Amino acid sequence: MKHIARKRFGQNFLTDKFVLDAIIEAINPEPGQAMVEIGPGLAAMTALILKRLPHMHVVELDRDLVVRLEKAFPREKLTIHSGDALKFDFGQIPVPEGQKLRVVGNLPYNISSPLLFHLAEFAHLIEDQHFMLQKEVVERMVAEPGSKVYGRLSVMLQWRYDMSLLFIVPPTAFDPPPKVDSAIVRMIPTRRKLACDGATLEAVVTKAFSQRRKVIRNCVAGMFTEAQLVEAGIDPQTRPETVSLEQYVALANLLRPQS
Ligand SMILES: C[S@@+](CC[C@H](N)C(=O)[O-])C[C@H]1O[C@@H](n2cnc3c(N)ncnc32)[C@H](O)[C@@H]1O
Repeated sequence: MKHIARKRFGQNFLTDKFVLDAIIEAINPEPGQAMVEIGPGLAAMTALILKRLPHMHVVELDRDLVVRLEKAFPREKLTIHSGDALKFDFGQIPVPEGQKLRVVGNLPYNISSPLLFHLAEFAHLIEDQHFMLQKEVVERMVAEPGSKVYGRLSVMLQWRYDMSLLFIVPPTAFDPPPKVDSAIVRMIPTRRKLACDGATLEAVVTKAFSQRRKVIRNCVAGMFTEAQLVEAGIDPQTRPETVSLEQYVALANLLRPQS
């Protein structure tokens, strides 16, 4: 029986074979690697990955899809975690000695930001992440200072990951087609992470970008003096979207120095 796509679960199923092949080429799964897919849906990507790997894990919220997956794949090939990826403990997935987990998914767009922040808690256990997301979200993730779309998401994710937009995918690649373009992003936890307290950085960046049109001195008034901005290498008259990750980290370290 045909599965009716559920809007509330962000279900847009990938059907374009060319796009699917391009994604699998980009991920390049190799035997022996530990892989988890978030939201396998009707298993379009899963089936292709399992041509290259003897086994993988998936996390799926829709119980009807879980039943389909159980029927379609033997347990030796697919371990199905039925539940919400936003609450899933990615640390529970066994990984071979000396390796880290690879994470992939055509993500439900309605939960993409909270899911990225949830996964960030497990960044130390993760080798890399390849996701299909709304193109506009990926553009915000990889944006550089000075760009109109550079903001909280850019700073917080660039602090943790090296990221690149690999390619854009049109709505016609899906059934049903979404209203927006999508893009594939590669995220690799950075090995040169700047030392700083994450919660403090988040508080600073949230305040800085709360009024994008104002100059940084006014945005962070009450949190930092003008002299502290200068100490962090920031022109108090500049706008929050021109301040670099390194400068936001310097500000966070003024509030909560790292030993
Ligand atoms: C955009 S569809 C992608 C389906 C499939 N991977 C594909 O490419 O055709 C998103 C998938 O994520 C599942 N999903 C939605 N919310 C979820 C959540 N919180 N945790 C885990 N899976 C979720 C949906 O049921 C659906 O299967």
